[in-house]
Amino acid sequence: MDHSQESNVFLQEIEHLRQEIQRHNKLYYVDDQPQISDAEYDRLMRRLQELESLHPDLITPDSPTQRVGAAPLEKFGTVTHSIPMLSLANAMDEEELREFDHRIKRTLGTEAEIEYVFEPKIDGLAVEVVYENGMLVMGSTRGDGITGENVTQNLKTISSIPLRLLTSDPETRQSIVLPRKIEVRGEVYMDKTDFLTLNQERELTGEPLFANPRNSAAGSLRQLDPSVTAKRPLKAFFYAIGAVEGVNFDTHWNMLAYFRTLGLRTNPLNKICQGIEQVLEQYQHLNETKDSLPYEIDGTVVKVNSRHLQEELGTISRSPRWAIAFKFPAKQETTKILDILVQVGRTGALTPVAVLEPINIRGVQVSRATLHNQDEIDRKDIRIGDTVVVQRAGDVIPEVVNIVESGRTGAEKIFVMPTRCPVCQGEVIRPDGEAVHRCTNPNCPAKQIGHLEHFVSKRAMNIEGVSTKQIESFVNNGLIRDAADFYFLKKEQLLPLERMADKSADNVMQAIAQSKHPTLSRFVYALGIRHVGEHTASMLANYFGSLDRLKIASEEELTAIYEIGPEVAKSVSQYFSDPGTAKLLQKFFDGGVEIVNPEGVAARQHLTGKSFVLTGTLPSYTRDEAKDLIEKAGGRVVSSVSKKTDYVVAGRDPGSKLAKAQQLGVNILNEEEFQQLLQA
Ligand SMILES: NC(=O)c1ccc[n+]([C@@H]2O[C@H](COP(=O)([O-])OP(=O)(O)OC[C@H]3O[C@@H](n4cnc5c(N)ncnc54)[C@H](O)[C@@H]3O)[C@@H](O)[C@H]2O)c1
Ligand SMILES: [Zn+2]
Repeated sequence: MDHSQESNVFLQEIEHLRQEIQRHNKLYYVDDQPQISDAEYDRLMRRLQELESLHPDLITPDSPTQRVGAAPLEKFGTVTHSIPMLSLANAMDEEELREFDHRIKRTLGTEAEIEYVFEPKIDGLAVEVVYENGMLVMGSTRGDGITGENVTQNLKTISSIPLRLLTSDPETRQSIVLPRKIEVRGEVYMDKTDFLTLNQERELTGEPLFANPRNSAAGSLRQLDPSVTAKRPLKAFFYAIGAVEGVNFDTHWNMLAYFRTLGLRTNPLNKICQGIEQVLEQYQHLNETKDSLPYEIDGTVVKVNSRHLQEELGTISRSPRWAIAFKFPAKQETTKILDILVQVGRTGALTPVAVLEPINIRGVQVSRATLHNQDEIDRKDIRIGDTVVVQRAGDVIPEVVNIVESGRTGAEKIFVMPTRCPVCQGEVIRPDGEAVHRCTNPNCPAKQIGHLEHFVSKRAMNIEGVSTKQIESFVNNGLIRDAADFYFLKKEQLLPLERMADKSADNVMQAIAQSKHPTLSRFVYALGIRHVGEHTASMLANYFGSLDRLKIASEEELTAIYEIGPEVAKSVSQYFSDPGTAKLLQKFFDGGVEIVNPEGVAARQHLTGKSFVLTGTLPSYTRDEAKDLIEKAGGRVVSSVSKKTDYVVAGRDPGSKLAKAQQLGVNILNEEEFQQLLQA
């Protein structure tokens, strides 16, 4: 291949990448409906950058690498930014971040540590708000960086964007020097819970769902009718400046402080760091605690603090040289659905599961993702063979977020729920008003196995090390028909089973023996009564104190208990009035199961009615242990802090819950105080 042929091949790939990126830019920035994951997009962009750096002669001014965002929509009216709103270069890993630091030192000709400001990278959309003599006169989106959309009226509906700047400090009453004109820049975003609620509402009205909080913030702000925006719970943080007249700042940090004086919200997690190592520490810390923030962040932004040095470093085509986005590993990836299977759970519910071409998300190999139910599949129009965006967030099971329409070939197959249970061939129905399909066969082995799995699980009877495979083998070999059969198993019966060595048989027998003395709440939870989760089980145990009393409780008596709804009451009373239940319970006792009252402090129930929120790591207890202690003493653990919360137990590296508690004046306990309370 001669030189011109070779560059022809490059040119073709470059052209193709540019077209693809431009198409996705429009979907993302203009339509607020991205089709591919950010990670996939970033790969396209990086490949284009790589090719262009090999062939700088092929770079054109309209290449997406040279530009920001996408052109604004005319229908909003456009605003030309007096100083362009740039994007940020990004570092994918530690090495690239260190390289950023080296580059800065090299450019500045210094070996001294650089002072940085470290900020969370809010996943929203960038806006600029102009104040003249303290009054909000104009607001716009970033657009293509040069011109943005005029969304002044929409921005005015956001309560964290003041209509007028403060003219005196509310506490000291000292007056504030107002700039004649100031263009402040920041991020408009939506809290995670508000995003979920909004999507739920849209689902009811049949509107297309937003893929993530960023798109829902962008879609909500970019409305032609500001009264629609007004109904959306948008917020803003400010972090940058455009043109300004009449004030000066020596550092970025002081500028942020000045923003607050003016009444402009800045992020409370912003930090000053001496040198890049401190930045890395902050990054690790934020990466570990980010899930507890009310809003989504997709990484961090690192900025040189000195405004003088910022100027010296300057900008390149689409980003400043003095700042970089250091992103977190992506939680969404693009892959393909190879097949859709149906799993049958403990309650007989059929769950469709996508079998995926394996992908790595945040260091974990993902090959399955839940599709929830038929409605979800229909709404997202998911078919076998589709290219899809898959998300794995926190401990949540991976799920399919949306399909990539451009990946369609026409060969995709539509999925429909089977009418027969894939496990037992029993009839499948979809009860009125429910989204799930269920197997109606009461003796469905899937239900039984699911039920037994629940029974042995850690927070139920905690029969350690008994796996699903073993349960299946016990059931298939007729050793176990119900949960009480565990207590009649003999080692000799286990030995002939496949993959059951002498040692493993011993382990199983020992684990079963050790589970014979559960607390009442564990036992009730382990029974797997419909609608009785762990928390309800512990409430029932606390209230009745013994199985004998709980057994005979009437539906009315149950309903009268605080927090027990009619559905739960009905389910509990039905369960215990079933003659089969009486037999099963007797069988447990015959097998040697004995319910014990929790010893010591716990039996006193002195924390009944008190609610606790746990945050951070405690030196001496795991989350589960702390929860157990609280519940044994009658208290309950809830997940979020409100005015009604009685105590927040805060360990090392607490999340935003601590700040919230401080704000609301909730009692905060450290480990020692927590222990004192338990023993009080
Ligand atoms: N999935 C898709 O199809 C698709 C398409 C286009 C863009 N994208 C995503 O958008 C990214 C590119 O977008 P971009 O040009 O806006 O760059 P960016 O999001 O990587 O970084 C720049 C932006 O970060 C935001 N930001 C948040 N907190 C900030 C802070 N504290 N200080 C400064 N800025 C802060 C601002 O909006 C700023 O414009 C891509 O990397 C990709 O993740 C995805
Ligand atoms: Zn079945």
